[in-house]
Amino acid sequence: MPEEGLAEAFGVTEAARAKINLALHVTGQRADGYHLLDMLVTFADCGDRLGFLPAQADAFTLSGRFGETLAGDGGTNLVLRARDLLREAVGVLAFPVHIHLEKNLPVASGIGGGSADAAATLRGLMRLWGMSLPVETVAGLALKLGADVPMCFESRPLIARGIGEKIEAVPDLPAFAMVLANPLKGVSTPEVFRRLATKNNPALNLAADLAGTAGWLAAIGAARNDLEPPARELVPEISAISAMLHAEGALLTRMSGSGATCFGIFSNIAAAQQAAAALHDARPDWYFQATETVSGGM
Ligand SMILES: C[C@@](CO)(OP(=O)(O)O)[C@H](O)COP(=O)(O)OP(=O)(O)OC[C@H]1O[C@@H](n2ccc(N)nc2=O)[C@H](O)[C@@H]1O
Ligand SMILES: Nc1ncnc2c1ncn2[C@@H]1O[C@H](COP(=O)(O)OP(=O)(O)O)[C@@H](O)[C@H]1O
Repeated sequence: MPEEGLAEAFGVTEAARAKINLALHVTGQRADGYHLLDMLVTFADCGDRLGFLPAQADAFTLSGRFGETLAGDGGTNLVLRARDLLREAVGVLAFPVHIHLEKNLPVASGIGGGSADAAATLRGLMRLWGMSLPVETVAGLALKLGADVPMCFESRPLIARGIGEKIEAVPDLPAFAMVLANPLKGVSTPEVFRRLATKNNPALNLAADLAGTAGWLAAIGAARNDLEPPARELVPEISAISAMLHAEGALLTRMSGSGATCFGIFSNIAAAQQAAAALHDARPDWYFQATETVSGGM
């Protein structure tokens, strides 16, 4: 991801990559209400950026297209929650820090911006404060911040089960050229889960020997996002945006997470960029971003 100025000003920088749920099957529900999921997840070469700098007192600043959206959220930003949780775990080593968040991803959009920011804060502050914690300790802190935070901490292709905390790397997943598309209508994740008609859907069953982009595309195409029907009820623009991606030549389109962001997979990055430009011309008030996802081999 391009550094865009943060690198010079802040000694430690971290990328918070957009999370893409290539498939999301809801397979059950726990006694505490959280849903059991089977997810195939990858990460995009675009997202938010964070900078970390030692300071006299803690500070938090925002920039980027969607920075304003989060400006009035007091102490509730996931970046600050991650900072405070990590500080509690490490004690005196945790000197004051100025954190800057360049907010490029739309908020409440199913691509895990807040979760990726929280995960990047854990990574960045461990570097700034010069510490390494046991993997299980970091995983525990991440999960306290949200179900998606452990996988955003990994930021590489993976299958996640449980509520998102049981993670298995997928080293064979290829990179994809994509357009991310969002009508800039925030979606409430709990509301989408509440509207699910069926909680016990068939599990995600991927063949063990999937190979090449065509093989993976066919397997992803046969999978689902079970949250897409209830999200489409809440935000009818999801159907329109999905149709627009198809019309621009996407090989496969699907909604990510609880929406409303949809992704379209294209044959190459030039085709994705061309489609994003055409879509932007049609709806300059919406969000369209061409990107490549990371491959399992990275
Ligand atoms: C749906 C997913 C798929 O990746 O992504 P997003 O749409 O948020 O990007 C995630 O599971 C979202 O994870 P995250 O956004 O971290 O969720 P949390 O803050 O832990 O939970 C928010 C709320 O969503 C519901 N929730 C979340 C995760 C889960 N496995 N079951 C649930 O029922 C619960 O109502 C919970 O109170
Ligand atoms: N750094 C952050 N970025 C985005 N949203 C945040 C952040 N901190 C707190 N939030 C809150 O978390 C909620 C979910 O946001 P987000 O992570 O963008 O959703 P999603 O996982 O659906 O993409 C929003 O309602 C927002 O107000």
